[in-house]
Amino acid sequence: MKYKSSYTAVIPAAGIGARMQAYKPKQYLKIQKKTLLEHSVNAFTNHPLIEHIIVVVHPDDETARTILTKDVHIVVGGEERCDSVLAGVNYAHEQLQSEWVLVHDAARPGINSGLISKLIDNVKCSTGGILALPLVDTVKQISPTASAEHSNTPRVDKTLDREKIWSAQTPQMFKTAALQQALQFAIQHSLSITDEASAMEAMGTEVLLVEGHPMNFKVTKPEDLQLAEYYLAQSQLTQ
Ligand SMILES: Nc1ccn([C@@H]2O[C@H](COP(=O)(O)OP(=O)(O)OP(=O)(O)O)[C@@H](O)[C@H]2O)c(=O)n1
Ligand SMILES: C[C@](O)(CO)[C@H](O)COP(=O)(O)O
Repeated sequence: MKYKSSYTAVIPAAGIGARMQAYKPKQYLKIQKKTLLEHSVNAFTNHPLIEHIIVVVHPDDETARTILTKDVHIVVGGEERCDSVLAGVNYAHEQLQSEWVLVHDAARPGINSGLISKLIDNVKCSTGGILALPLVDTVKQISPTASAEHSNTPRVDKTLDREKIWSAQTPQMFKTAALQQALQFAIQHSLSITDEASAMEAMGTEVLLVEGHPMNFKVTKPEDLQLAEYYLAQSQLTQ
């Protein structure tokens, strides 16, 4: 297949935001007068290397088309995040012939041009990679069995070596065709994959870790909105 373009952003935005407990899916909650989805999309629109943006939406979504510009491609997603990402990746491969995809959660509005460039620069000569953060806390693995006297409270099995553990962020950048194959394989074999890297790891592909930033956290629970507002205000001060 002849590739026409290099870098396409795929933004999964088809979730329902159950943990946010809001009156609408969290990607449509606003900080500084713009939805989380718009903040995420704008970071890619403003990046000179990103040629296409695909936003993956819920089948019942009637909002995306009204708030996004016409040049953003809108695709319908699926039940699980990996189904939604695969729908976007299929479009990037078949309709846009894009060589690379950068998959980024709509729910991470703290992404910016600098972080996107850092990921592309570090990954473009490899099989792919992701933004991620080394952990700062001591990390506990919980025991599979409950405490005899405190059965409702989890207990420690062991302390893990945190030097060996990073927490995954997005964007996650891979060759479009390779990610398509990996996601198809994972879905067909019911593998438990919570990000694109896990699908690539299952194929035995090397995945690079590029240090991200705490401001690029995933808005998940109600209290996260205030933190996202804070980071956004901070980033505007330094622009
Ligand atoms: N079937 C799904 C599920 C999730 N997502 C997207 O994947 C990103 C990360 O997922 P998460 O934070 O878990 O979002 P939700 O699934 O919406 O949240 P929750 O798990 O609390 O319901 C979000 O931008 C979400 O919209 C998606 O496109 N399709
Ligand atoms: C892709 C991701 O944001 C990386 O941290 C995360 O795995 C998504 O997980 P969720 O289960 O959809 O919240």
